Amino acid sequence: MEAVLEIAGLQKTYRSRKGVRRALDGFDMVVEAGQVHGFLGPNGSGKTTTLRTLLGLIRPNGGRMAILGREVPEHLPAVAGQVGAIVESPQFFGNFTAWDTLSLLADAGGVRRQRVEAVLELVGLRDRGKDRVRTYSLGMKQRLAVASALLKEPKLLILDEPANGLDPGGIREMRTLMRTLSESGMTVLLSSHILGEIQLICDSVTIIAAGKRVATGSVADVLASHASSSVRVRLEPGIDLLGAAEILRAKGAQVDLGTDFFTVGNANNPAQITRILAESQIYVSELTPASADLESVFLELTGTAPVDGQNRQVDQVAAAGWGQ
Ligand SMILES: Nc1ncnc2c1ncn2[C@@H]1O[C@H](COP(=O)(O)OP(=O)(O)OP(=O)(O)O)[C@@H](O)[C@H]1O
Repeated sequence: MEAVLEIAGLQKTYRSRKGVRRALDGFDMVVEAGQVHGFLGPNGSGKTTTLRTLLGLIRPNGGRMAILGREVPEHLPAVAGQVGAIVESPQFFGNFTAWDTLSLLADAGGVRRQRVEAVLELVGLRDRGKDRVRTYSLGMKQRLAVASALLKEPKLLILDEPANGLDPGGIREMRTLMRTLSESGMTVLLSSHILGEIQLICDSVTIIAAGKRVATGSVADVLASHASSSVRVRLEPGIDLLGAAEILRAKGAQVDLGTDFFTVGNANNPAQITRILAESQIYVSELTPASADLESVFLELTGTAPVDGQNRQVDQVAAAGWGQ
């Protein structure tokens, strides 16, 4: 398959009065043609930095990037016409209508005016296209942003959090839109925190944590490769679940409490669970592999699963191994 986007060993360091912050630390990503590719990572992990670097908005400190086979930022002018992007919410003039806004952008970009009608229809704004943007809801502004990125019929569409502010119906429509675009041959790179959506929409994913890639592949492969590391534990009736969970957490396990069971997220060696609990005279009655969803895989890989009684700080990534 042809790669529409390739990033290898990307480095970005921000310098400020307070010191140096390494936002990207040798980050890699490949997006194949025709895919809807999810780009996932916790707050502050480097997603926006990656996208801004890719679009030539900030300068990397090292590594290489190519879009549609051309090295960027050197050849960005040659490929820019084939890339549509929304990175950070774009600002629109409140007194303009969506139609005015898109017509202006179409004229500036040498795009046919008929395309304005077509993109308004695509994003579901046809009937509100002649209203002023200041009367729009957050979700409607988001749809307008997507419309503006679609104007030039890009080969690669990059969307940073496109479902931000959309209602459930809007999220579902965005999902259908992504599918339609992908079926028309467009490649879509989608950053989102709505992991259920990513699991439904995307063919493949890249997960970033602390500026490094921690997983990549088809959604099915990423789920399958982590399916065995999460287990569901039931204890003998009457045993204090919370107390048992605390004992495991004290050994570094990621434990999520259910009603009459708990799930251990990073259980690479399930025998450890029975051994640690048995040492406290707590006996396991059932231990089964939990079917992984993208959210639990994400929490495990990025070390960001919530821990009761702790307020996780951004940049705080938990250690992957435990119980040693
Ligand atoms: N202009 C800047 N100056 C200094 N540090 C920055 C700057 N921009 C980003 N950073 C830092 O770089 C790291 C990565 O930030 P980035 O915005 O790329 O994360 P993100 O994955 O997009 O997060 P989010 O999900 O919250 O949008 C963070 O620690 C952030 O504070």
